[in-house]
Amino acid sequence: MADTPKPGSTPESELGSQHPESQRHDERALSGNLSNALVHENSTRRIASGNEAIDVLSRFVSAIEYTPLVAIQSIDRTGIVRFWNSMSTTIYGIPAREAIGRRLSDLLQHQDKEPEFADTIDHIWQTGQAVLPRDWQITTSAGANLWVYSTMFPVFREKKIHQIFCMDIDITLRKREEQALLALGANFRTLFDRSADAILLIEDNYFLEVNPAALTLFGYARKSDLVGRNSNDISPTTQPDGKPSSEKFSQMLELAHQNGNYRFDWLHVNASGETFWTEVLCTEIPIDSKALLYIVVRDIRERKHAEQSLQLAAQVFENSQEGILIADMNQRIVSINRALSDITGYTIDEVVGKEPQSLCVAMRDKAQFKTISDEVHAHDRWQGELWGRHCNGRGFPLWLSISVVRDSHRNVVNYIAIMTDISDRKASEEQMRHMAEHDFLTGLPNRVLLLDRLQQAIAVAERNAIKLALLFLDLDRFKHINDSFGHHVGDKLLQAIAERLTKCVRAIDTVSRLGGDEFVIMLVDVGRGEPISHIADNVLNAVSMPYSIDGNDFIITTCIGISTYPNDGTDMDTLIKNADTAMYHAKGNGTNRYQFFDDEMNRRVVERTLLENSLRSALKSSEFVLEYQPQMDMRTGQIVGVEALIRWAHPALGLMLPSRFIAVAEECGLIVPIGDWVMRTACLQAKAWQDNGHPLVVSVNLSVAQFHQKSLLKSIVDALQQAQLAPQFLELEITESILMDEAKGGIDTLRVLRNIGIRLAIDDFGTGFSSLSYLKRIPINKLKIDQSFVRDITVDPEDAVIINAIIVMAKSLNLTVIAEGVETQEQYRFLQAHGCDEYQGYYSSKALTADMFARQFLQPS
Ligand SMILES: Nc1nc2c(ncn2[C@@H]2O[C@@H]3COP(=O)(O)O[C@H]4[C@@H](O)[C@H](n5cnc6c(=O)[nH]c(N)nc65)O[C@@H]4COP(=O)(O)O[C@H]3[C@H]2O)c(=O)[nH]1
Repeated sequence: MADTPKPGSTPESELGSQHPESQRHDERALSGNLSNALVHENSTRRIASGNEAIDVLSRFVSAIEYTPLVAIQSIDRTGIVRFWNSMSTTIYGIPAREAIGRRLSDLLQHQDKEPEFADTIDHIWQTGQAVLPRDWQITTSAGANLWVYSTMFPVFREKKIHQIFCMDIDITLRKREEQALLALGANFRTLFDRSADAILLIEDNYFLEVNPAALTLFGYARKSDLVGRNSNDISPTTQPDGKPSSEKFSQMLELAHQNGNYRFDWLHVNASGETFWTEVLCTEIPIDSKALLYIVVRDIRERKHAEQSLQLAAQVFENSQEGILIADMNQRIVSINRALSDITGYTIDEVVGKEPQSLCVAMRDKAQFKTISDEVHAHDRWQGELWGRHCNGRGFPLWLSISVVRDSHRNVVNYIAIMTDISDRKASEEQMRHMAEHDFLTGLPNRVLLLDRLQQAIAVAERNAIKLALLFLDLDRFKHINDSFGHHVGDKLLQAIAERLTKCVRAIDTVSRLGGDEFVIMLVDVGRGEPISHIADNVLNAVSMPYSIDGNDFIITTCIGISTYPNDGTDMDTLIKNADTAMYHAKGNGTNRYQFFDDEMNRRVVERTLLENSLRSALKSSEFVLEYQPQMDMRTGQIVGVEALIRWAHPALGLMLPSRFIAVAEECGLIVPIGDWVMRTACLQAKAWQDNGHPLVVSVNLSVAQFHQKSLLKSIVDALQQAQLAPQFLELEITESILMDEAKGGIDTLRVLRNIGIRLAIDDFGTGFSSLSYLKRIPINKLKIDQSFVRDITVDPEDAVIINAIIVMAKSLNLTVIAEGVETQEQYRFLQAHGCDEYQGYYSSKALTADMFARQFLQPS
């Protein structure tokens, strides 16, 4: 007797299209996945995330909601209905919105078995075990009277029973047919032979008779294959609960014996050894004073599979970490799971029957809701980020995936939404973003964020015709603080400066650190507030206030270069470059100052770039030449040496003096190959003059950058060897700054040079910081008094005193003293009178080409 779906229920064929054979295989595979997922919570989270989860749930929800024949309900511990599928509505005649939230006992009465039903439910709550399925006669609150075959099982949440699910199959029709047949006294034999259900007659545990349907079900050809055998022959050794089949089957027969009949699920095995689920109805019939039993066996593989899927789906639904909402075709909430309650703060009672948008603040925005709704209906799914609101008013970011479940006619039957609170993910994304855009040391915006804000600020300024300003700061002598006090003090100083800078500007402005000791301040809309110069003054004052860090007190200053939009540039790169250029000029003029960018600077920058480019090719093109200036003995008036001075015969700009290009060559590193060339050329020239009978010492200037080259010694020795000039005919002019760089091993290098026999002179003496103690430790031969002292020697008494002091000091250290820039007879006489040994200057001669020098000073005597 087949159960016939009630009118209005989903027809078998319709469902068939949702569960074709291939899809059943899929679902079996999925059941496996889900079983694993239930064991491992993390897997559940993974499966329940994104599209895969929504697909799984769509199918399961569809299965739960629209499964044919099976009415599914769930109740909580207080007996209140929490879930009510459409088949429940169909067979009990009570819509979900009326059932959910009410007590199950108010909806369905189990006639005179009410206490027994209550005990059964109670047993599940107590033991956590499912109970054996059985028949119940039910009267509904809607007045219907029916028989159902019921399975009940618990669903757990956090290891505690959370709800009990009941799955009922309507067997009213079959009951009525049975009763009708009995009432009619139908021929039992006919019934036996024609039944679509397998029927086996049992006497003393052995099969006495079997019908054709039983042979088909168990896969035997002849009656004799089964008659005389017992249930052990068509059962596996054990049932799925682990109990031996023989023992358990005897218990079932005993129950049938006690009750008159008994219905139970049983795992059978057919002739091919394949196991399959059956539903067995065992009835005692007294025939010829013998107590025979007949069992009706029905194949319930499909139903069992559906039950297992449903059970898993229910557990996935309940235990998912993601919030799940199911709405009906009218977009009314049918159910929400625990996670969704946790996320939104709403209980299921508060939302069932309402529209889903009541849960999500963003969906209340009509325009946004329409966009999402259109998308859902066009593509059957939508996912994106929205702003949710907890029932307590707290807003939070959420990720929402919506999917449509359709029947075989493409009609919408359900909407499923999976909601994830992404506050944590957002917070960590925000933290990552913050780290990527901020300087780790000071917490200020870094270059990335500065450029981003600058780009936006330029766009706004352009639209509104307003001005911007960029202040490029570079601290004065910060390296000195780092070197002297250590990096930890340097770091704290940068933090303190960052704090002060932030206080100098408005909240809408940006203070950023580009790295090292460079900061950039972006002032927006500068036309309206304080003049930029006032802000720059404030910054200078703030930075230059004393600091006290780790017991060290010091003062530091900064130089600022300022560029403005649109005057000094209309794009980011130009504005930053020009502010940098202006800062560079400010530095060139001293410390603790600011400098606005102007076009003249730009011109100089362009000129410098051109210069640098042509410098690179000048060596190859042999554009450098050396000129020579004599150094004279003051007592004898004889020439004792010569200084080699470089000139650049630029093809376009003419002859250029070193002041135009040496600094550029030093900055771009070209001074090293240029210095090599000077050394080699000067040595060759000195040797040539020596070979002509004029053994002069040639002086060559050595830059700081050259001095710190690892290959310095080698290139000097190579130059001497190449020219075959003895070392004592080469003098190197070094500046006082080299002496100060003791940490870099400068003095060691000087000692090596001196040991080779090369002479050493300190150039521009008096302008640096050399102290007596240094001079005593360094193996130099000569002090060269800077021409700035010589210039005013006869008019400025202070210069006269300094020169005198230098000469006295040099004498006490046994050093030769030479004065440079001697132009007049007065200067010459003063120096001579005060004991200066040698001089160099226009008074004797300007620097001359080698030929002219030889003609004027090296005539054969
Ligand atoms: N007003 C005035 N000036 C006088 C007088 N006598 C000499 N001078 C100038 O004073 C400078 C002396 O050179 P310096 O102090 O070594 O100063 C040099 C030196 O520091 C640097 N320099 C020159 N040649 C080289 C070189 O081959 N290598 C390096 N690294 N630097 C060089 O360029 C600086 C400038 O060189 P120059 O322009 O040739 O200028 C030379 C010279 O022409 C005088 O009586 N009055």
